[in-house]
Amino acid sequence: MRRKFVAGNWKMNGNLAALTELQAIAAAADPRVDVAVAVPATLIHPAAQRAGFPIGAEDVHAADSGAHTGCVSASMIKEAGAAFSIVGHSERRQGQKETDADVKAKAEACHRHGLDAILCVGETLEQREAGQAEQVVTAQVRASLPEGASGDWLAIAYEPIWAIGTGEVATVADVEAMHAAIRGALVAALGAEQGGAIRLLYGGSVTADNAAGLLHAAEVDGALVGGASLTAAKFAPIIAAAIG
Ligand SMILES: O=C(CO)COP(=O)(O)O
Repeated sequence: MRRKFVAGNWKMNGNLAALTELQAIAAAADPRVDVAVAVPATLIHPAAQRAGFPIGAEDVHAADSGAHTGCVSASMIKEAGAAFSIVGHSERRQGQKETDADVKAKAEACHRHGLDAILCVGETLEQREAGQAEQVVTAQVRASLPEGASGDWLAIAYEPIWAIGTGEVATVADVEAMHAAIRGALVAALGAEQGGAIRLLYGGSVTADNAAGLLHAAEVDGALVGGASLTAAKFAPIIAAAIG
């Protein structure tokens, strides 16, 4: 039985003052749900000291160290107090031209340094309208799946790009169909036991209003929440929706 997992992604938002929200989120946490929040790199250390639940990064560099000005390695993220990192978010795949191979290497860097990883995949609106969504996303899963992939440290977040920050949420039926396809790809790659143990999160305009339906859909083990993770008032009801 996979435990529900509700993760926040603050993206390039937040500051020291906003960390009080993490304490309020901690107060809403429930032993039946795993809760985690990824924050900007500068906030990891103070957030990890205050949150009382796992804090993560939003990206890591694939290399352990070296001449990569402006980048941060998985070991640095770990030392700052992070427990996990997001890798392969579509905002980085698009904005920083990250490829599946880059994402795979970043997930492997996380694992090398004892960080869990949330690996993101998702299709564009054009790809969905062309009937290619499942093909595109399962190809991303296969090509970005790290060596040693296991439910002990890896989760996959399906985030349709057209649903991110738009208020346009995917239907439960579309999410179930995509998660079933991703599960199939994982089982084919890793076998039934390992492939069946990796948690699948949905992300894209998740709010308190739509969370219950999404979080209890078939093959949905949790959510990756952007805008609605920035305040406890919006995030706590999503955590509550994951229970029961
Ligand atoms: O990109 C997301 C989480 O990683 C989703 O963002 P929103 O919840 O703001 O749509």
